[in-house]
Amino acid sequence: MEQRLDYYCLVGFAPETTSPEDLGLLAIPADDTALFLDFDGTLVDIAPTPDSIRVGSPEKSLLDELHRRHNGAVAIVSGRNLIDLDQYLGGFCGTISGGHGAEMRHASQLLSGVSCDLARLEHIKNAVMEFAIIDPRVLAEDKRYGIVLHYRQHPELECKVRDFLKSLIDGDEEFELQSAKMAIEVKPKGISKAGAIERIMQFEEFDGRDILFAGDDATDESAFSWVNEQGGISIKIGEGPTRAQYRTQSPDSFKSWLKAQSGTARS
Ligand SMILES: O=P(O)(O)OC[C@H]1O[C@H](O[C@H]2O[C@H](CO)[C@@H](O)[C@H](O)[C@H]2O)[C@H](O)[C@@H](O)[C@@H]1O
Repeated sequence: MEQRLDYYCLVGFAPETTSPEDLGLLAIPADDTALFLDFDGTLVDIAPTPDSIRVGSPEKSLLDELHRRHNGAVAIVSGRNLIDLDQYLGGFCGTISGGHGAEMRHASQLLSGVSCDLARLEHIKNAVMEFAIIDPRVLAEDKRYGIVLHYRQHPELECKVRDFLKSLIDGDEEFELQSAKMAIEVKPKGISKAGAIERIMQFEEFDGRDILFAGDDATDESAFSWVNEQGGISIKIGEGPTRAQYRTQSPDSFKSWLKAQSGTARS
């Protein structure tokens, strides 16, 4: 029980939240809805390592089609580095937020990122890298504004990883932990996907629109809460406790639902 509480504390939300309805019950969103889409586990299947995901032309075509149909009000909101997202989604000209809101690209322009103590971050990164060298069963993923320890290959290491990272940033005023699927990340405090979406909603193409956000992970829960508060639609991909209002089984079922927008009469 103690460990569960610890987990929920890290994740930042309690499990007794909502009982999401089946996504199939949700009417196709109107073209004037602003779409916010998470990347890993939402648009692409979860893979054994961060680098082994598969992003094909169907995903890129779908995004282009949505971007056209929603008049530019489509954004990717991900924990990944912006530069990596740009490479995977080469050619996507919509808005992208990377690093859980730490980085932003809009209208082909890089906007200012989060401000944090980069020297302190470097120190944290070095310690985390060293941990992964000493115990190669875990994988360190270096990010522009953070660092992740992945334990997907050895789930039994979750406690060891968490304990190490907790001790590393114990009492730190600038950095905090963020749990994800089989991974724990150190990131700057104060950034979140909720904050990223709120910022993007101020851009002209998004301003005043209804909001839809889809995600799959604990990293998406802040955004589900914020979107719910705004009267928007929140969609959880896959299993697990969530605050989202709707749920669908997998990235494939979610993409099929998105594709079904084609040719459907909308307001
Ligand atoms: O916000 P997202 O777009 O969902 O990104 C969250 C993290 O995704 C990646 O890690 C996750 O996906 C990997 C590939 O499927 C998987 O191996 C790993 O276990 C997952 O945690 C990415 O590596 C992280 O940087 C993102 O923060």
